[in-house]
Amino acid sequence: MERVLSNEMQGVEEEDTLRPSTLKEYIGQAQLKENLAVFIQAAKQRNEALDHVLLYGPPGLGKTTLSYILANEMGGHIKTTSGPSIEKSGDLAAILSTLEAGDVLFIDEIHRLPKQVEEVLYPAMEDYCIDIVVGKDSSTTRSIRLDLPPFTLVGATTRAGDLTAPLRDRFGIVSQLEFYSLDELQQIIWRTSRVMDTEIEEEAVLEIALRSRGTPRIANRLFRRVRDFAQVMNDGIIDKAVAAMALDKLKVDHLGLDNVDHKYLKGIIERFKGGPVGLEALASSIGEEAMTLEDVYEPYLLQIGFINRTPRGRIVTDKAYRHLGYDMEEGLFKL
Ligand SMILES: Nc1ncnc2c1ncn2[C@@H]1O[C@H](COP(=O)(O)OP(=O)(O)OP(=O)(O)O)[C@@H](O)[C@H]1O
Ligand SMILES: [Mg+2]
Repeated sequence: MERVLSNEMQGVEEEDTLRPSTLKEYIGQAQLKENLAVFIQAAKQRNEALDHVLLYGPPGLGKTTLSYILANEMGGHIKTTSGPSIEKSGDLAAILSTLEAGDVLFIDEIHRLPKQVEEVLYPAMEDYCIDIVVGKDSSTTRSIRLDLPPFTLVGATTRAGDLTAPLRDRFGIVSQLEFYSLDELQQIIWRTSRVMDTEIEEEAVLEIALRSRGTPRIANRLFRRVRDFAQVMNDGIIDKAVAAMALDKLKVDHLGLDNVDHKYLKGIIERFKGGPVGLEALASSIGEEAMTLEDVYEPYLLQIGFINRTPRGRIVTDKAYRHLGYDMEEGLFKL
């Protein structure tokens, strides 16, 4: 089965066509949008680059999309890269030297920047300059200062806690992206159906939104799969019945939980008596990576109140027991 939550770069081109390009078109994140609109207008009036922006939150909530929008609204270009792909400080210097005034440098997964690269970034962010060390041996090495045009660094991360304090402190704007409401997800699905020129009924929009885990990327992915079923079985029209049937076949339940969520919850319930259990112990017992569980799965389970994090580990709540069909009177025993 295709993992609904997988965070791979597949389907990226199609994702690009779905990206809204202005703040106005960007749905949801109202507070964040309102603030950014002010910061953008102020920076433009002063003829300065927008201050550096750190966006954090679970995958698929629109961090990359927002960084493109920031570049667009500022009238600059965007250069994109990611923490793990910049191995040496020279790689970063090469990218920085291509920037023009007002450009956005987008660094995805910024928490994974190597330490020595990060140190080159500090003066670049603070003073728009970098010091490059040239020369092969100690007698000829010297440092050359390179001035940079005013630019905006937009960093994205799923783990703000993993950022070093000096890096974090150099962002003037630090924003968390939130899960989307049902209403916002419905708007996103309507928009996607228009962009993809597909007929969809209102109830089907709701059905997909309900199972999207508050996440636009998942809403769009589910939409595409439902559209496939509708095309083959329903003359291309997405109604409630075809949507529900397709979503069931994809093994996404009524709250948008997939097989990994189920494995996670059942693992805690059946192997650890409902918890508390440490993340590592749970991960190895169900054969998943601890980091993936923490970054991709847990945020939503926390959001809907299915798990709690305690100092002694994760615990499953009554709500989750009920959703999975466990009988609470009987404690751990299934109906
Ligand atoms: N506010 C929004 N309005 C409409 N569509 C959105 C919005 N946010 C995201 N999307 C859509 O969701 C998809 C995923 O968004 P994006 O790639 O920006 O997520 P991300 O936060 O960068 O995720 P990751 O952390 O996995 O890189 C894109 O196809 C985009 O079109
Ligand atoms: Mg992204």
